[in-house]
Amino acid sequence: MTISCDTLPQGTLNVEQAQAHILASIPVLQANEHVTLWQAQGRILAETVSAPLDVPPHRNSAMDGYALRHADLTTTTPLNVIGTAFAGRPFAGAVQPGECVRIMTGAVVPDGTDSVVMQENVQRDGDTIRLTATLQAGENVRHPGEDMRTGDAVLQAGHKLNAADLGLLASLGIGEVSVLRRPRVAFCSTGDELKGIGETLQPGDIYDSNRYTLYGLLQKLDVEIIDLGVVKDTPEAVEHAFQQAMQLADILITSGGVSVGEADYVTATLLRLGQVNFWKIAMKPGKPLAFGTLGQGFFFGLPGNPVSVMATFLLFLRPAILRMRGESVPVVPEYPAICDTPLKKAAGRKDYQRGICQRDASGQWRVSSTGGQGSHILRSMSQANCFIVLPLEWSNVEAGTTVSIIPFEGLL
Ligand SMILES: Nc1nc2c(c(=O)[nH]1)N[C@H]1C(S)=C(S)[C@@H](COP(=O)(O)OP(=O)(O)OC[C@H]3O[C@@H](n4cnc5c(N)ncnc54)[C@H](O)[C@@H]3O)O[C@H]1N2
Ligand code: MOO
Repeated sequence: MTISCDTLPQGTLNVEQAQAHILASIPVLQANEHVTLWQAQGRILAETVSAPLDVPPHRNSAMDGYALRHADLTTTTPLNVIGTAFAGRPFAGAVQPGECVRIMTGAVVPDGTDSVVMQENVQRDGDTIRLTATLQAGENVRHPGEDMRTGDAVLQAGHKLNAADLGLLASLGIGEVSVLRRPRVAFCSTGDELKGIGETLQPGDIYDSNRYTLYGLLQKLDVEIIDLGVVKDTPEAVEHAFQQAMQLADILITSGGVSVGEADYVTATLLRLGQVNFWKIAMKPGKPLAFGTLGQGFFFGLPGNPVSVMATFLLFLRPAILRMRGESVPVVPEYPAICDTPLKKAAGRKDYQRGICQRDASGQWRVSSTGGQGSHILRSMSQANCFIVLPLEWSNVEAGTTVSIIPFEGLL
C-alpha cells in the first residue's frame, strides 16, 4: 500500500481538489478476516456468498389451517382430518383422496396434498371439515427455494452487511463470513500545553479535547482505534509516536503543529520518516492540512483548533476511511435553506459555519447561526446540527439569503 504524492500540487487547494487527491491516493484495504455473524454487522464482504441449500428447504404451509388435495373440492363431501402437522414435526403418513391434515404455519405440507385452506375458511365438525370459501389450487403453499436456490450468489463481494443480511446468512446455515479487515487508525494530540482530564492546569495549559472528539468521530466509522495519547513537543516524543503508528496502524491522525509555529516537530519528523504534502486549503475552519504516506500507511495532520479538527475530519478523513474500508464514498448531500441570521464572511475561503436548521410550517428549511464562529469555539459545533456552506467567493451574508446546508445527521 504505497502512493506517490509527487504529483500532488503544493500551495493552496480548494476543498474539492484536496478531496479528489486524497481519494485518488487511498486504496481499499486488501486484507481479509473471518468473523462470526455476531460480529459481522456493518462489515464489507470479502467474498461472494453462494447459497449452500434451498431456502425454504421444504414445501411448507403459509397458514394455520388444513392441508388437502384440491381435486377433492369438486364435490361438497366433507374431508376427514387424519392427523396434524406442526412446524418441526411433520405428519408421517400419506394423505388419500377425501382426507386432509390439520397443519400449522411453517409445517411441511404432507405428501399427497397440494393446497392449504386457512382455518377461518373452514367449518369443523368432529373429525371432518367443510370449506366455507373458495380455494385456489396450490394456495398457501410455500415452495423449496422460493427465497434462495442452492448455488444462487446471494451476497456479492464488496457488499456492506446489514441486519437483513445477517438473518439471510443464518437462514443458509452460514455462521462465519470472510470480510475486509477494518482499517487500524491511530491518533494523538500534540502540544506541550495539553493536559489530561484529572491533571491540574498550570498557567498556559488547556485540557486536551481533540482526542475525545476524534475518538467519537472514529467510533462512527467502525475502525480499529489506537489511542497514542498526548505527545509532547519534543523530537523524541513525536518520533516515538510515529514509529508506533508505523508498526500498528494503516492511518495516523495527529492534531496540532501543522501551522508555522516554532515548536513544530510533526512536520520535521514526517519529512524524515514519510512522504508528506503540506497544503493550505481555501476553507475555514481548517486551513492547514498535512497528508501523505508514513511507512505502509497514510498520515493526516489536522490543525489543532478543535472545530478545524472536526471540519477537516468530516471533509477529508471520513471519505478516506470509507474508501479504505471498501465502502462506496457517498456525496454528502447539501440542501438549500433560508438563513435567518446575518453571517460574517471574508472572501477567499469556503466557510463551513455552524448552524441550527429546521423546517418551518410550510416545509421550507431555515437555518440560523450558532454564534461565535472562531475555530477554537467548540460550543458552536456542539450546539449545531448542520454546517452552513458559504462559497469561497462570497462575503458577508444578509439575513434572508438562501444558503446551502449540510445536516450532521449520520455524520456525527
Ligand atoms: N502565522 C500564522 N499563524 C497561524 C496560521 C497561519 O496561517 N499563519 N494559521 C492559523 C490557523 S487557520 C490554524 S487552524 C492554526 C493551526 O495551527 P496548528 O495546527 O499548528 O495547531 P496548534 O498551533 O498546535 O494549535 C492551534 C490551537 O488549537 C489548540 N489545540 C491544539 N491541540 C489541541 C487539543 N488536543 N485539544 C484542544 N485544543 C487544542 C491550541 O492550544 C491552539 O490554541 O494555526 C493558526 N496560526
Ligand atoms: O484554518 Mo483555522 O482552522 O481557520 O483556525
